[in-house]
Amino acid sequence: HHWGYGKEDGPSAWHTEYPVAKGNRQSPIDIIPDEARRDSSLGPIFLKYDRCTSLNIANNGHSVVVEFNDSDDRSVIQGGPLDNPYRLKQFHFHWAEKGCEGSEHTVAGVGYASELHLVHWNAAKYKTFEEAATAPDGLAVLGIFLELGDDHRWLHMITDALYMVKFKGSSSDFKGFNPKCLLPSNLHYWTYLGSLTTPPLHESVIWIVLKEPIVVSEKQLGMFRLLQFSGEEDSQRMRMENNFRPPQPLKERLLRQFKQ
Ligand SMILES: C[C@@H](NC(=O)c1ccc(Cl)c(S(N)(=O)=O)c1)c1ccccc1O
Ligand SMILES: [Zn+2]
Repeated sequence: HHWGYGKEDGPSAWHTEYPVAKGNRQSPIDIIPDEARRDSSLGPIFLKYDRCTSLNIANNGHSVVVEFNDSDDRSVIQGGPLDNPYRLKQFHFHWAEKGCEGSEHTVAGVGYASELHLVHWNAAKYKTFEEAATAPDGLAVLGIFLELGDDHRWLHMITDALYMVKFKGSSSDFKGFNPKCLLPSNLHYWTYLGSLTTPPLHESVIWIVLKEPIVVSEKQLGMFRLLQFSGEEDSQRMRMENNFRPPQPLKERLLRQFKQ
């Protein structure tokens, strides 16, 4: 019996198999801008995705994920709250069903249509992603909100490939994609210490959530809902939607920000 996003196996049930779900640094959170503290020690973040190292696109039964070659520091995030470069491992999305709010973080109680997560790991300190994923400073995730409006000029490169990974367990080559094209113009951010938002919910993530959303169209976002949670042979079809965890208690954590 695996975890999911349904009534029986969804976020409110995860604590039974993953007790850390009720921990002190769980993600996502509701970001309250007025409570975010400026910190002079916080500088800008730098994203070096130039020589793109994308490998494949896959349906892992929970989301659609684009994986990267992380054998060296070609694609990294650095600066901001980070003490050293963190290597890009994968990115994936979270979304809802038509018309609802599908982001994981919310801003003053308001959600966005979707949220993109670029997952990086601290290869300077840990030997593997798996080891880093269980360390308190092991992962750094760049969160980018998606809001509805005009077509995003580059997102079609991903939505055009979704038909190849409709079912759980499918994957396909996806070379030469540079995620720099998915960034907003402004890299001002909020940052706090949190966790994976999916099981195993390890409390190993330094979250960096960009303030400026990117704009995608309802048509483009609708393409994600063609994906299935289920495998090709599974008797009942399960449309992949509402794969987001709701905000968790902030508890004793400090939320910091870089710039207005
Ligand atoms: C759904 C997928 N989760 C991740 O890959 C994932 C990994 C790291 C982070 Cl930091 C995040 S997140 N959402 O916090 O950015 C999500 C998953 C989880 C467990 C087993 C298989 C599997 O495919
Ligand atoms: Zn995620």
